[in-house]
Amino acid sequence: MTGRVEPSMMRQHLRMYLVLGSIDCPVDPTHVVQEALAGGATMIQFREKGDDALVGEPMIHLARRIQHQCHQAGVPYIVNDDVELALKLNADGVHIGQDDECAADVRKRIGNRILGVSAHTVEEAERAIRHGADYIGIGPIYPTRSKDDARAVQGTDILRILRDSGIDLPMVGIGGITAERVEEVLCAGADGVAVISAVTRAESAREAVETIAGASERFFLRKLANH
Ligand SMILES: Cc1ncc(COP(=O)(O)OP(=O)(O)O)c(N)n1
Ligand SMILES: Cc1nc(C(=O)O)sc1CCOP(=O)(O)O
Ligand SMILES: [Mg+2]
Repeated sequence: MTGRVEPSMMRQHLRMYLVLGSIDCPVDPTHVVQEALAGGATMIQFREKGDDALVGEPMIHLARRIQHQCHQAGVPYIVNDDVELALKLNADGVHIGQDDECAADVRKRIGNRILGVSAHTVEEAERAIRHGADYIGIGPIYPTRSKDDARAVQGTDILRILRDSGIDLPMVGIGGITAERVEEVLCAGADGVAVISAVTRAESAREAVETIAGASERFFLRKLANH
């Protein structure tokens, strides 16, 4: 990557952002990824977390396989939390939260790679911007069963509050998002949706992604037509 990702390109990457690790998937995660990419996933985050999560070589092996799939599809590959791993693999970016390494330090370490930061308030979002975030992840928008230590449900109001306060950084909603909820999340100001279970636990990950991406596409086409 020669320079920082442009905000307009970042917004495209956030449209249908799949987050996953082995514990989220009832079948081989690489199968879920293959299907999701075929269905039109626009970015993928490797989030290997939880009691039964892979560690050591098996974790690195899975991380590399998913990275290879993303590379073949031309879709950015983001590593959650583990900056060392992201640098070792030469991933396209890192996502960190408020309890992880300081965003400003991560920005220095990763150069122009994509930096995503979780934010729950206007103050956290403003700090993430100062520290060099390329996008912010906002949640949980709805109740989620995929993150044990999730904060209180925020609803879509938080997205509106952030936009009304002047925050223009690319922004993705996360937490309990399903195809039926995509329009509400985008309408409130998000550029896209980040999902785990709606895709990883679907009977067909490909169809789930197609449905979510289709809802998003329709929303943005309507928005364009109304301008
Ligand atoms: C896109 C996106 N948004 C938010 C998060 C959550 O990050 P964090 O608060 O650090 O929690 P963990 O995912 O590390 O448990 C995310 N991963 N991705
Ligand atoms: C990884 C993650 N972060 C969240 C946050 O609120 O920051 S909620 C969440 C889990 C999202 O999974 P699902 O789509 O299955 O609800
Ligand atoms: Mg984290």
